[in-house]
Amino acid sequence: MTPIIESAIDQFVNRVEEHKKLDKEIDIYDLAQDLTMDTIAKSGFGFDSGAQTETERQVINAAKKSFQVQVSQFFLFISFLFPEFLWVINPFRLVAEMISDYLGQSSRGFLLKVSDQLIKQRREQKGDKQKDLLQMMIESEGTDILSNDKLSVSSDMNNDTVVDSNVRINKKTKMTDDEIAANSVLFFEAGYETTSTALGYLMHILINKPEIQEKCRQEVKQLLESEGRLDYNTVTKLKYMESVIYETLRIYPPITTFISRMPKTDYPYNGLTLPKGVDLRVPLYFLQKDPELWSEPEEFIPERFSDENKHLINPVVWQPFGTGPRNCIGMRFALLEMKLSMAKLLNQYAFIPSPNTELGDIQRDFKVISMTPKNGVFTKAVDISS
Ligand code: HEM
Repeated sequence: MTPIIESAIDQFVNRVEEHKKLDKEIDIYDLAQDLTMDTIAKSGFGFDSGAQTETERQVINAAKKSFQVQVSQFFLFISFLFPEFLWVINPFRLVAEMISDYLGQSSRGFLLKVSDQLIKQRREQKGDKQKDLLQMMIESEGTDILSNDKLSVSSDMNNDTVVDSNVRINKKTKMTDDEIAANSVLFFEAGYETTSTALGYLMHILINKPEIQEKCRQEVKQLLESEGRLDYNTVTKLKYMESVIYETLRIYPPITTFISRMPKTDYPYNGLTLPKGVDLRVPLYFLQKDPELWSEPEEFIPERFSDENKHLINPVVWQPFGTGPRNCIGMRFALLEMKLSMAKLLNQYAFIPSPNTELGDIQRDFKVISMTPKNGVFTKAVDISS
C-alpha cells in the first residue's frame, strides 16, 4: 500500500509546484482533501477517484457532501442530545435517509452503489488481485478469538498497551457483500475528511508559526542527510514533527463528539453512579483544553509530547483518535500520510502567509461530529530547494 500513498503524495507536491510556478495563492486544505480522497480510494479499494487529476469529480463531490449537514444528520445530532428518545428519533432519521436516497440526493447511497460495483468487478476479476482493504474483506474469514483473550491494542502516543477484552469474533464467518460495501463506505468517510482536516490545521499552524515550520524543516533535512530518502520507513523517525502533529490534534481535534461508550453495569465514579446503558460522550474539544489537565492549554507547545515529557500526560486526556480497544483503526495510516506529505513539502518549500491567510486562530465549521476549517487554509509556496 505504501507505494500508492507515496505516489499520491508526489502528485500532491506537484500540484503545489504548479501553483508556485504561476505565483498563485494555494488553498492547501482543498488540495489535502483531494490527496486523502486519492489515497483512501486507491489503497483501500484499488480505485482511482481522479481526485487529484480529473475535473469531473462525482465521487469526491459525493464524499464531500456526506460530511455536510443533511436532514438525516440533523436527526443524528438530536439523537446525541436526547439518547433516551432514540426509539422516536431513529425512525424519522431512517425515513429522511430513504427519501433522500429515493430522490437521488443521498451521497451515502451513491457511495454504496460505487462500492457494490467495485465488489462485483473484483469478484469477476481473473488472475492476480490487488492486496488492498477491499480484497482483504472479500477474502476475510472471522478468526476465532476466545473470550478473555489478551488483545494487543495500539493506543495513544505510540505506546502499545495490552488490555483484557471479552471480544468474541464468530468462527469462519465470511462478510456478505452488503457488509463489505457498508464497511467500505465507512472507511471512505472516516479516512477522508479526518486526515485532510488534520493536515489543514497542521498547515495553518506552520504558516502562522514560521519558527516551528523551520524547526520541522531542519529535522527533515537532517533525516534526508542521514537516511538518503524520505519514505514510509524513514519519516517515522521525525520525532519533533510528530510532537507538532500531536499538539495540533490537541488544539484542533478534527472529530469532536464521536467518541462514546456505554457502561455494561452501574459504574461508580467520583461519588456518582453512571447507570448501566447510559450513553456517555467524550467532550473531546474541552477535555484537551481543560486547564485542570493541561498547563497553558491555549498555548501551542509541541514539547509537551517530546520523549522526555510525554510520560507526564495521562493518555486518556489526549484522545483525538479515541482510546482503548475501539480506538481509531486508521490512526497509523493517518499519521504516516501526514508525516510523509509534510516532510516532502517542507523539504522543498517554505509556506508563507498570502492575502487570504487567517492569522492567529482559525475559523471553524462545527458539524455534527467534526470541526473543519471554515474558509480553507491559504498560503503561498516559496521554493527553497536550490
Ligand atoms: C487524523 C485522522 C483521523 C482522526 C482524527 C480519527 C479519529 C477517530 C475517532 C475519534 C474515532 C472514534 C474512536 C473511539 O471511539 O475511541 C475513530 C474511529 C474510526 N476511524 Fe478514525 N480518525 C482518523 C483517520 C482515520 C482513517 C485514515 C481511517 C481509515 C483508513 C479511519 C477509520 C476509522 C474507523 C473505521 C473507525 C471506527 C472504529 C470502530 O467503530 O471501532 N480513521 N476515528
